[in-house]
Amino acid sequence: MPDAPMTPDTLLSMRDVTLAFGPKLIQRGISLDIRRGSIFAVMGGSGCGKSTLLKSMIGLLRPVEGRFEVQGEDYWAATPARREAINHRFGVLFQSGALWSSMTIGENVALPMQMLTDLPPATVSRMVALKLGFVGLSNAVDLFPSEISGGMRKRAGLARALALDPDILFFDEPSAGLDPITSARLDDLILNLRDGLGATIVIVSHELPSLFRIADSGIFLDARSKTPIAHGSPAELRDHCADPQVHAFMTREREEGDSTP
Ligand SMILES: Nc1ncnc2c1ncn2[C@@H]1O[C@H](COP(=O)(O)OP(=O)(O)OP(=O)(O)O)[C@@H](O)[C@H]1O
Repeated sequence: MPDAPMTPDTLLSMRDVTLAFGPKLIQRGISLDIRRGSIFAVMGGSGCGKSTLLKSMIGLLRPVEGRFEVQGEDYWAATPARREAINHRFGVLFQSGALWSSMTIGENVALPMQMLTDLPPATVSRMVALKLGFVGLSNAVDLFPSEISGGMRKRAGLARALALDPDILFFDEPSAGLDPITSARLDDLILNLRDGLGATIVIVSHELPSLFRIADSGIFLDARSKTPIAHGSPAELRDHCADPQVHAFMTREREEGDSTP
């Protein structure tokens, strides 16, 4: 897969990417293709570099080697202004939801539109209502983050990530700290984004039930060798990957009582 030519359906791709912080190598030999309108999972044990890979996909970390392309365009060969334009296609939901505590939920969602567009205030208000409606938080527009639950904060973070109508969304551990029902609800929203809006989604997650349910493809990073050791959907990795480490990771939750088929 890694050396196959990019197809017109490929939205994000990496070829032989090496990621490092100064002298500290995190991962090398990363090659991947993310299809438009799919959900791509970044998997692997703690500290293997999942968040670092995500960081490099949103342009916050430049690979020390290799090529990163967005819709066939070499991201790091582009001018800073062009990269900025590409970044506007990205929506990011951080672990905590990362909301401003001194602003209401509505103000939080409005912020990217106020900062990055010239939309008139009435349009911003309408867009805020639309985004909050999409995540089921229409009634929370005037509440502060401290007044709503963790699951609602995640959804508010998602509404803010959707503010600029991104076509590529990045989620770092979206269900961390959520109970299974709230987490399943977030999965429904993520599936709606793919199926209803045609969004392309990259997700870092440890939550196997969620990964099996939503992800179409993915990559498994190994901390020891500092390389990807498997490519495929979570279910493919669970059922067909010969690597014992991958197999153990992907069947872990099942043995603990998960009923995912
Ligand atoms: N800014 C940084 N400078 C130096 N090292 C870093 C930096 N950020 C992360 N690291 C290191 O990079 C390695 C990978 O971290 P990363 O957070 O990407 O892993 P992860 O797979 O997302 O982990 P987890 O599942 O525990 O969240 C770790 O050893 C981490 O300490």
